[in-house]
Amino acid sequence: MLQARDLVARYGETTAVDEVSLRIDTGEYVLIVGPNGSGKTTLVRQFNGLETPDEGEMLVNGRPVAEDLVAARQAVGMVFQEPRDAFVASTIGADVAFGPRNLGCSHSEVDRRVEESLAAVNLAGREGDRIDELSGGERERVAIAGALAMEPDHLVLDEPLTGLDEPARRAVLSRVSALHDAGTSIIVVTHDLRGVLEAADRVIGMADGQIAFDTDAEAAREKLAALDVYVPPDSTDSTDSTGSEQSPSTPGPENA
Ligand SMILES: Nc1ncnc2c1ncn2[C@@H]1O[C@H](COP(=O)(O)OP(=O)(O)OP(=O)(O)O)[C@@H](O)[C@H]1O
Repeated sequence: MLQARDLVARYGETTAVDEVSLRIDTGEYVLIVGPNGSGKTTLVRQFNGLETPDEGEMLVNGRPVAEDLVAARQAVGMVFQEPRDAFVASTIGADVAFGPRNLGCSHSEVDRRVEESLAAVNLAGREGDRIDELSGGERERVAIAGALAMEPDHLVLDEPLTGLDEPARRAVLSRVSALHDAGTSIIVVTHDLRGVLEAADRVIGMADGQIAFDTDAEAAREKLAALDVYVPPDSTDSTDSTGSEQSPSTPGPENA
């Protein structure tokens, strides 16, 4: 369980998170939306102590993050967009293996996790590739695989899909849904609702550092469809088994 109690986070004069209280139960799939600068990233960085609150408290699985940062980091996996500095090894395999090895997993368990995580991001068999020779989208996928390999209780994805091509995006979302089915909480921060709004149980909207709404996803889907900013996927329109491009379920900003 993730619980924020009256969290306040400031950068100088800017209050990025303004007295937010929130509880996400283990196993929920939560989408966090809101305009640029509304405090989404600052809020989720509190979830595993990447940033400490100026006021209030963050608890992970009932325990204050400040009391046991290591436990919080193990319980809450986090992936950000453009994780340039997030790598600890020079090759894909060594980087993804680092986390589970640090957790004390056996060799065979590390190998299993690396293999499964790389397959989940369409990088199967690429263990030996050098990270500094990868494209931005490939690096993003390595970062996601690293978080998946930790098999955290709660997985936070902050705009991690933006730079991915459609097959990779769908592979990641499919693995994320499988983790959700297996009991992992999923928290996705995104402006791109495709494939995420359909999967989510709950949608939290942020504005000016505060929670503007917190609703079940079905109600959000209905509301957004009524506003013509969301088109529910049509089975006749869905992707075929060859993985060809699927038409977006949300119009781009130019159409919104
Ligand atoms: N490192 C920082 N230093 C100073 N101000 C910051 C910093 N990070 C965020 N802010 C400010 O805090 C506020 C909230 O930013 P935050 O990145 O959390 O919002 P966001 O909703 O995630 O935005 P986006 O959708 O653009 O990622 C903004 O006013 C932003 O300018």
